Amino acid sequence: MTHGPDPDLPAEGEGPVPAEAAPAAAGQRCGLVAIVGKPNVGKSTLLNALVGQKISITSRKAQTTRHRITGVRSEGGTQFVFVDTPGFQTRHSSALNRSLNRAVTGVIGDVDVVLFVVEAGNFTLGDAKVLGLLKPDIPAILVANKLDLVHRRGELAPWLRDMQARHPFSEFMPVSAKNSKDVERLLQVCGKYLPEQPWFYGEDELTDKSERFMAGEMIREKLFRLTGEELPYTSTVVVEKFEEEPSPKFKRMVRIAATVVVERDSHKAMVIGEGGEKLKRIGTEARQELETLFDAKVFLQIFVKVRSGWADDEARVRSFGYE
Ligand SMILES: Nc1nc2c(ncn2[C@@H]2O[C@H](COP(=O)(O)OP(=O)(O)OP(=O)(O)O)[C@@H](O)[C@H]2O)c(=O)[nH]1
Repeated sequence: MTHGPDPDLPAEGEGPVPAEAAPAAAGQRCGLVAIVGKPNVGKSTLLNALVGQKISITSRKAQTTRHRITGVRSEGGTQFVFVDTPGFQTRHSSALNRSLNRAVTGVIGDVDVVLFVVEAGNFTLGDAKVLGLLKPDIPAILVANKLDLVHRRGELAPWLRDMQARHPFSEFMPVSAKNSKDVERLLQVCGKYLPEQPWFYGEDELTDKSERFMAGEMIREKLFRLTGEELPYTSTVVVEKFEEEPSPKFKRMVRIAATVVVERDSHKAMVIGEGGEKLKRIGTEARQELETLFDAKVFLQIFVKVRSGWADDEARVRSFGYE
């Protein structure tokens, strides 16, 4: 199977350096790895650990991963191109969820190996629905995550046998995404399934998402972290402006304007907080991290808008870039 970098993603001047940049040394391996699983099983945590740097967004709140995120890890002769997918939605079927499900199905059919993530010892209807999407001809590794939460390891044996009966998994890997030894072991195993072919990306590239995209993700992470469990996951962040400006004072200066779109006035109040205190904190924390990430002075403005029922509006979902 041969793959190139996704032709849809990079816009002019902000995408990955094309594959030609990497020397095609003999014995190089490279391939696509999809990380799938129901919401909250630890896909983003695992992706971050596998890539070795924070590029995906994790949150205690389920269903925050809406975008397909590709991380790249080059280790020894092998380059892993990771594809994270949105949590597979089963409970609601609004336009937003249909769009998310299409993204998951598309990703799974076109990779070299799938990491099917579940919580060790558990298997629910939500897991079964994601498992049902796996293609029989693509190797799948069962990643039994959150092993640290399993106190009686002996009880895992019958569970593993049960999982074996459910799908012809190529490997069984009980791990904790928070344990670096486990993560390295998983990486090794995963490498065996990648074909011998030249690397797709230059050695230092970690992500093929643009800085504009990263800005939106960062604001979204702060939004969910600082508002806690109260804010519905249908709230989203749209980056309206992302401009680099010349500055006599700073070597790089970036001006960003973003809008947090919520469904109700009460959600707007939650985001703004008393006397604007919550929104200010979201802005400050996001700005500080973006300055480090971009190595630039960042000016960040965040607005909050109420757009009732947007999750049910197919056209609007597309205009926010979730297709
Ligand atoms: N104890 C423990 N917690 C973990 C482990 N891996 C992830 N978590 C926690 O599980 C929660 C969900 O992790 P995420 O990585 O956001 O899960 P996800 O599958 O990407 O979730 P969605 O974005 O909703 O699809 C977070 O609170 C993580 O800290 C693990 O190995 N052990």
